[in-house]
Order: sequence, then structure tokens, then C-alpha cells
Amino acid sequence: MYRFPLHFLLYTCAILSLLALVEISFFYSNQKDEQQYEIHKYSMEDESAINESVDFELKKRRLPGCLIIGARKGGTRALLDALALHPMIRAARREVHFFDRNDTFSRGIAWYKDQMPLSFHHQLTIEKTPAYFPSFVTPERVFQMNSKMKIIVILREPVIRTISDYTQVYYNRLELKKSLPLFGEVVFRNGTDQIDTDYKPVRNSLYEIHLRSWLNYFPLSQIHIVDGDKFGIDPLPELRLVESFLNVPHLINSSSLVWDQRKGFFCFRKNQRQPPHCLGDSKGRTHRPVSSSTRENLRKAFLPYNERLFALIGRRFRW
Ligand SMILES: Nc1ncnc2c1ncn2[C@@H]1O[C@H](COP(=O)(O)OS(=O)(=O)O)[C@@H](OP(=O)(O)O)[C@H]1O
Repeated sequence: MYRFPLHFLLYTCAILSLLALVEISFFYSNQKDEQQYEIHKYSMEDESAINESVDFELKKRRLPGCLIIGARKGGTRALLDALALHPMIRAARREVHFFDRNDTFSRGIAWYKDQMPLSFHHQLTIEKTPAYFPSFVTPERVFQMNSKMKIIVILREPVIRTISDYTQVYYNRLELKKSLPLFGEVVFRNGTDQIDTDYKPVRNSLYEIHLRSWLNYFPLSQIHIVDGDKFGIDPLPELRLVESFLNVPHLINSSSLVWDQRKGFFCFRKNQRQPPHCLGDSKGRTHRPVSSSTRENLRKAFLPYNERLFALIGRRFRW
């Protein structure tokens, strides 16, 4: 009787299994390539679809790779909201004040990470706390956590910024039913033309002093300065520069930035189906009245600080 040779059968099975293995691995590698291609070719419109297609397990909280450190009243919220339109950027919604306050800093890095939004590995997390910029302790703490941290500062003409800061203090005190001396009385020392550099709304405008303490830890190439005055009226060119600084593709486009006549500012929308989201009433509100002579005295007092800042950064602003 004819006997089928067993070794031949085993040999055939082995070859077939090998072929099946090659086929399976080819199929998976194709799928992976396609998935990666999807991630790279996406536009903002299909971000949610891609996120759904990627395993949810991949989403986790990550420490920020970029901080918007200030300046207070420079346009930090609008900048963060505009950057959050980018599919490769995730923004922490609230100001965390991790580095500038001892009580929060002592909670540790794990606590800080917990304050961050969920993100995929290809996304960059950004946190903004304007109090970081003038804080003496913050640059070293940030450096110790991540010496490669990307830092963004958005600067605005310092006289207007000071008035905006004072206006915020005015409304905060109003809520507590407290009054506030006139702008000229708190900004200058006892009726002189010497600015009170200890008064916070003034101090926050001495950009040169604050930037110097950051430059003790980070090279200028790691610090990107946004022109806040330009950003307020025409955000896209400034956003393009930030995208380049962050090494992400230019994906924020003009259809996401919608001018709001009533607000007098741009509002933001992630996709065409959503209504634009404008910043709250405390952003872009009418400032407290300040006489033109007080403004002029303040402008002159800021000049030497501005000049030293321009020398430090090798760039001039029109203030
Ligand atoms: N798109 C858009 N919408 C609203 N407001 C805008 C926008 N772009 C820039 N700005 C300017 O942002 C200023 C508030 O700055 P900040 O967000 O840094 O303020 S804060 O420090 O967080 O309180 C705010 O300052 P004020 O006008 O003095 O209120 C605005 O001038």
C-alpha cells in the first residue's frame, strides 16, 4: 500500500505556515504605514476621526513641552486658544501656577502632570501661566524639570499693558467692594516721574528684567517672542512663526480665525461646523481712563528698559 511520506507532509505544512506568517506581517505593516500616513496627512477637519481610529489607550497625560510664561495681559489666553486649534497641540485649560507657587510646586511633578489634558504621543502639551515670567524661582525650576522646554513670551506695548493690568486690579478690587487710587498715583512714586518698580502692574512691564532671569537658564533660541500687538489684530502671521518654533506643520488656517465686530477681536473655531468661540468679557474690555500726559511720562520711563530688552533679543518693537 502506498504510504504518504510523513516528512513530506510536515515539510509542506511548515512552508505553508511560513507563507501565512509572511502574509500576516505584510498585512500589518501595510496597516501601520497607512495609519502613520493618516496621522501625517490629516487636516484639522479630520482630527477627531483620526483620534477615534487610534487606540484610546495611547491617550495619556503628558508634561508640557512648551510653556507660555507671559506677559500678563499680553494676550496669553488668546494665543493659547489659537494654538489649541492645531491638531498636534493640546492646551491645559487653566493656569496651573505650578512653578511660581511653593504650595503647588511642593505637590510634585506627578501632580503637575495630572493637571494636563489627555494627549497622543505625537501631540505637544502647552501650559500657560503668565505669573511665570516675572517669577524669580520659576526659570530654575523649569530648567530642572526639562532643560529643553520651549518657552513663549507674548509682549505688548508696555504702557497699554500696564493700563490693562491696572484695569484688572481695579475690577478685582471692585468685586471686593474696595477702591483703588488713580493710575498716576500708584504708578509713579509720590508725585515724581520715577516709576514705582515694585508696583506689580508696572513691574510686569519691565520685560528686560524678567527675560534676563530666564536667559540665565535657557538660550535665546529656546525662547520665542510673540508680538502681542500684531497678534491681536492679525494673529495668523504670528501663529505661523509659533508653529515653526514648535516644529509643527502649518495647520492653523484663516478659516479658523473669525473677526468679531462686537468683540473687536478674533474669535476661534476648530472646524466650520462649530460657532466661533470668543474670549470672555475680561479680555478686550474698556480700560480705566488715564491722561495722555501720564501715558507719556510712563512711556518715557519705560524707554531704557525697552532699549535694554531690544539689545538683549537683537530685535526691536515699535515702543
Ligand atoms: N482674540 C482676542 N480676544 C480677546 N483678547 C485678545 C485677543 N487677542 C489679544 N487679546 C488681548 O489679550 C489681552 C488679555 O491678555 P491675557 O490673556 O494675557 O490676560 S491675562 O494675563 O491672562 O489676564 C486683552 O487685553 P485687554 O484688551 O487689555 O483686556 C486683549 O487685548
